[in-house]
Amino acid sequence: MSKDHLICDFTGGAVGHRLKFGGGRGQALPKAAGFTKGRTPTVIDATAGFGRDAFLLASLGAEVTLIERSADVHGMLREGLERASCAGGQVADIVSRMTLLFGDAKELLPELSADVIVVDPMHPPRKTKALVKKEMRVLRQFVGADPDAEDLVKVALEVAKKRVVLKWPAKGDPLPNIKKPSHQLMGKSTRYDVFMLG
Ligand SMILES: C[S@@+](CC[C@H](N)C(=O)[O-])C[C@H]1O[C@@H](n2cnc3c(N)ncnc32)[C@H](O)[C@@H]1O
Repeated sequence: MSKDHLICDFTGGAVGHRLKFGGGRGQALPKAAGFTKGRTPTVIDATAGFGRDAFLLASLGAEVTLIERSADVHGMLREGLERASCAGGQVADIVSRMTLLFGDAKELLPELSADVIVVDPMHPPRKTKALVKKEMRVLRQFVGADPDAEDLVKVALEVAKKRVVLKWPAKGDPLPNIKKPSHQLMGKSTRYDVFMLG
């Protein structure tokens, strides 16, 4: 598969649709991250990928630092952010709150600070035959699996000021050697394990 398949588009399609009709702070991720009517936390997205989750949180007013360790994915994301910035209007305003870093979050996180750290590693292969969304299948071709997800969550738990949110398959086994989450938000195929700190 060529790099042409890796496309990051913040200006239309599914991202634009979610921006218009997505449900704002009532969506599972902002809820899990502690967004309320009067509270907008600072966020680090330690596993940036296509930047969709980070874009959603930035669209709600948060300053979001994104970390991506795959050079291919980081390049795609950088170009997507540049295009969005040039597009002007609301999308440019949103991406102005997004700062992209290149590197392994396990190493970069201890130098950073945020209220909330979101961790969304590549999910383990499904036990059912249900197909994973096309974009995640594309991403898997480039980055493979994330076997160090457990270590990343451990670092995130050391660094976050208020909470860590782990995005994981709804029926996925918990990561080994990680304490039980404070609570969970369940979606159809995804769940959010929330670890409250402090
Ligand atoms: C499932 S995708 C994230 C999708 C993202 N939440 C979105 O909304 O598009 C996981 C991404 O995290 C990256 N990643 C995994 N572990 C990482 C780490 N320790 N440091 C930096 N990036 C990491 C992978 O390279 C991959 O691009």
